[in-house]
Amino acid sequence: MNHTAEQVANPAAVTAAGLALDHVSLKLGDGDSTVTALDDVSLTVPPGELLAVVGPSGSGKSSLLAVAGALITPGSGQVHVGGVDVIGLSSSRQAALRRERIGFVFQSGNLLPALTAEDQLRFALHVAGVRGAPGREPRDLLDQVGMAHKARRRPHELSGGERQRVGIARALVTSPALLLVDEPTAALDRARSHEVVQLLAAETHEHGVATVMVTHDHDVLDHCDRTVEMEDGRLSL
Ligand SMILES: Nc1ncnc2c1ncn2[C@@H]1O[C@H](COP(=O)(O)OP(=O)(O)OP(=O)(O)O)[C@@H](O)[C@H]1O
Repeated sequence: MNHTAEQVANPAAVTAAGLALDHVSLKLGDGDSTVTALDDVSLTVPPGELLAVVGPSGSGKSSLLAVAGALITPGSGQVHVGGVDVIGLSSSRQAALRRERIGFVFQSGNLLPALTAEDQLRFALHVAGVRGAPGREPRDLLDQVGMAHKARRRPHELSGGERQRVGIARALVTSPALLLVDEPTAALDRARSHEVVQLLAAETHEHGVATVMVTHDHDVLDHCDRTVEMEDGRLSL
């Protein structure tokens, strides 16, 4: 997906939806051990784009996800999610934004051990306070990710790839504007890795989600619309 020169130069032009980071810097640690985790990062991810973020260990990829997910407030710069100015929000409003507008997918699926696949999704809807629209129907969504037949299974009864599918469905059930995905294929074999990233691409495109996926897995980049690289806290577009 291409952007006009104006959109690249001025992320505010496309903040109506998706993700926009504008000149974001973040320092971590204190005293002598301060590290510049993000160094003047500007990035726009429009709805319907799957963006891959690659780069060496310690380059700032997790920091980028944490700032985009309203988990850490940067020292300077602007962050917009779904058109909302994240930095201007109180911490309780940031928490509501995370529950309602942002989906998180982690390496291991991070499912709750006691809940069935279907209840993972129902619980996420409950926590977000979404009743009916704009949330998605859990059964339909499990069907779309190929897990309807295992809707009543608990995580320990599922394979790694199946858990990852349920984790993706759970992240999407609230119809988020932004999906943040951290190393989704780290625990999967090659075939399952392709399936999971293909699924992420399909959901991103069909439901107009802005998706940012951090990965070390260069095999799956072909499924992504765009790849950016981080190095020493800086982003090369
Ligand atoms: N809580 C912290 N306090 C101080 N420095 C930190 C903290 N968390 C991360 N850092 C440093 O910030 C920089 C960016 O770290 P970050 O975790 O964002 O990198 P990463 O690209 O996600 O790495 P990896 O691929 O290993 O997960 C690194 O130099 C790291 O050591």
